[in-house]
Amino acid sequence: MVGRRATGAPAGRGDRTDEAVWPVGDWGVGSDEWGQGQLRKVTVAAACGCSCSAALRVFSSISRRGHTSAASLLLLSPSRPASERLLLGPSPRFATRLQSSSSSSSHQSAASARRGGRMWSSSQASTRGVIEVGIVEAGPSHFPKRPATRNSSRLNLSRAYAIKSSSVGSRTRLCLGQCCQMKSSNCKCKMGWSPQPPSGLRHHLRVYSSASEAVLPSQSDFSKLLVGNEKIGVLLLNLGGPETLDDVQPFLFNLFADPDIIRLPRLFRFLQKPLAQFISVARAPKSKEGYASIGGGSPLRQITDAQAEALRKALCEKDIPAKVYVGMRYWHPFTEEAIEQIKRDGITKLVVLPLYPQFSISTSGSSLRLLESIFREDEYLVNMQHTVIPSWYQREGYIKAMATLIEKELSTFPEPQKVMIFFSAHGVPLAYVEEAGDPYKAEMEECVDLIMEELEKRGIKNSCTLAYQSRVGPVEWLRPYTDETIIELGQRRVKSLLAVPISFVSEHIETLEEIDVEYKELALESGIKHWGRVPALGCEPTFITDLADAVIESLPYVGAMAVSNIEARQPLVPLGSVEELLAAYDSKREELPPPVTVWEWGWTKSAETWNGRAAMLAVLALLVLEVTTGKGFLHQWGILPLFR
Ligand SMILES: C=CC1=C(C)c2cc3[nH]c(cc4nc(cc5[nH]c(cc1n2)c(C)c5CCC(=O)O)C(CCC(=O)O)=C4C)c(C)c3C=C
Ligand SMILES: [Fe+2]
Repeated sequence: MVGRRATGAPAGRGDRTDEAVWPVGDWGVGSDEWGQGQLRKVTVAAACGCSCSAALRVFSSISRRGHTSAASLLLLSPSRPASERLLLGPSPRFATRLQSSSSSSSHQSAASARRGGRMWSSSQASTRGVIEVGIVEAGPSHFPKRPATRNSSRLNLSRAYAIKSSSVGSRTRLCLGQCCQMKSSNCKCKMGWSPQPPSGLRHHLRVYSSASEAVLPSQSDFSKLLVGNEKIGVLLLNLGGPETLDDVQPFLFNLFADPDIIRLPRLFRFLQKPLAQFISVARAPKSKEGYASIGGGSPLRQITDAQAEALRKALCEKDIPAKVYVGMRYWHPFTEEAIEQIKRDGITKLVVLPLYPQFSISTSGSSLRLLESIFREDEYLVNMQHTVIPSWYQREGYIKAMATLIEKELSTFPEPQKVMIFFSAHGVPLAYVEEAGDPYKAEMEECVDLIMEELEKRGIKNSCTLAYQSRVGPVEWLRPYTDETIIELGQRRVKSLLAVPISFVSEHIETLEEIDVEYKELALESGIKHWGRVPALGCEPTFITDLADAVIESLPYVGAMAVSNIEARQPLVPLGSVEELLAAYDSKREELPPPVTVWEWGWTKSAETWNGRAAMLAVLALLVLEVTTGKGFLHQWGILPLFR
C-alpha cells in the first residue's frame, strides 16, 4: 500500500439532477399495506442515497418470498442520464444495465472502477446524496396477503415513502440539512420527544400516491412523516475501555472471552474462559502501564457519551427527537445495560449505529452478535423495529471531516506538500480477512481512497500509505505493520510523516499511547524529522451532523426491509436487521483456525513467527539456566562473565 494514490472523482458526485428523467406520472407510494391484493404498481422511492439499496432490498425481499414472476424493478438515478437505468430481473444478481456502455466511461471514475464499478451501490449513492427511484410492478396475484409475523424485519411497503425534494442536486440530503436547520439554542427537544415538530418548516416535499399527487402541508412535514408517534432510539455501539487501573484485567478478560476476538475451534470452546483468564492476567501489567501513561484509564466512555449527546442535539436540530444510548462491548455501560434502558424508555424504533466506520467481525460484528442473542430472547425486543447501519466509512460527511482534519494538520508542517500521509488502522488477524471473509481490509482501503480523492479535489496531492497497528498475540495480522512501515519509510529517507488514525473516531490508548508515544519515538529514531498526528474525530460538527443524517436516512427503513448485502451484491448493506446481517455474514463464513494452537513447520509466514518464538524460548531457557547455575556454553567461551 505504500505510495498508493487515489485518482479521479467518483462517478456522479456533484452532478446536477435533471428533472426530465423523472417519470413522475409513474411513481407513487402503494398506499395499501403489503398484501392487500390491490396493488398493481408500487413505486418505492426515497431521497438521499439509501433509496437505491432500499429499492434493491425491497425487490430482493420480494424475490426471496417468491413473488418474482412478473416483478421488475427499474432504478432511475436522477443524477445519471436516462441511459443508465437498471432493469433488474428476478434477482438483483442478474441486474442488467441498459445501454450502460455508452455512459459508463464518462461517469465511472478510476476509483469506482477499482472498486468493481458498482455504479448503483448504495454506498456510492449515499455518499452523493443521490435521489433514486425504484419501481416494482406486479399484479395482485404477485402480492398475496402475508400473515402478520413477529419478525421485526418484516416487509411493509406502506412504510416506503416516496419523497421528492425540490432542491435536487448533489446536496439534496432529504432537504433537511439545508432548509430546516435550527440553531442549537432553538432546539426544543432537550431530553425526550417533542410532542409536535416545529411548524413553519418548508421541506418542499411531495408525496405521490399511485392515484394522485399532493404537496405535503407543512404540519405533515418530513420529520413527522418519519417519526409519527414512534419513540425513536439510537444505539451507539463501541468497544469500551477500563476507567481505572483496577478495571484493566477484568476488561481484558471480557475482551478475550469474546469468541469473535479469540476464535477457538468448536471442539475447544470450553477453553474460552480459562484462556481469557490466563491471557488477561498475563497481559494486564503491560496494558496497565499503557493506561497509567494516559492518565490511569481509557477516555473512551467520556468521549462516546459526548458523541451521543452531540448526536442527540444534531438530530433534534433536524426535528428528529430521539434518545441516544451508548452500549459498550467489554466495559461499562455494557450493551445489556443500554438495552434495559431502551426497554424502560419504551423505544419503538431503534437505529443501531456502531461507532466503527469500517465493519470488522471483531468490532461491529461482535457487538451485533451480542445484540442478536439479546434480541432473540426478549419479547419486547423481538417486536421492536430496528435497523443497523453496519458501516459508514463511505459517507460524504465522514470523508470530508477526515479530509479537513488532515488538511489542517498538514498546514502545521514546514513543507506540507512533502509530508507523507500515514494512515494507521487497527489491525485484525489475517485469517479474519482471508479465511472468514471480514470486509475490514477492503473497506479500509476504499476509505483511504475516498479520503485521498477528497484531498485531491482540494488540491492536496501528497503521497500516502496505509498500515495496521496494535497486533496482539502470536498469529499473523494484516500487513503491512505500522512499526515495520515506519522503519522502512525512514530507510527510504522520508522526512515528514503525518499519522492518521483511521479506524477510530475517538481518542483512546491506541492513539494516545501507541501512536503518540511509541510510533513517534520509533519514527524519530528511524530518521523521520517531522512528525504529526491527526486528532480523532470526536465531536467534530461535520462528522456528528453526518451521523445524524445517516440515522435520519435509515429511519424510513427501520423494520421495513432488510436483506443481505451478499444477496444484493453490495459491499456491505447500509441498513439491515441484526439478525439478517449476521445470517448473511454467517452463511459466507468459514471456521477460523485457532489463533493460539496453530503450529506449522517449514518456512511459511506463520511458521516463521512460531519457529522464531520457539527458538527465543529455548535461548531464554538456556540463558536462565546458565545464569542460575554458572555453567554452560557462554561460560565455557568466557562470554557471560564479561557482563557481570
Ligand atoms: C477498529 C478498531 C478495532 C479493532 C479492529 C480491534 C480488534 C482487536 N483488538 C484486539 C485486542 C485489544 N484491543 C484493545 C483495546 C481496544 N481496541 C480497540 C479497537 C479495535 N480493536 C479499542 C477502541 C480499544 C480500547 C482502547 C481503550 O482506550 O481502552 C485491547 C486493550 C488495550 C491493550 O491492552 O492494548 C486489546 C488487548 C484484538 C485481539 C482484536 C482483533 C481480533
Ligand atoms: Fe483492539
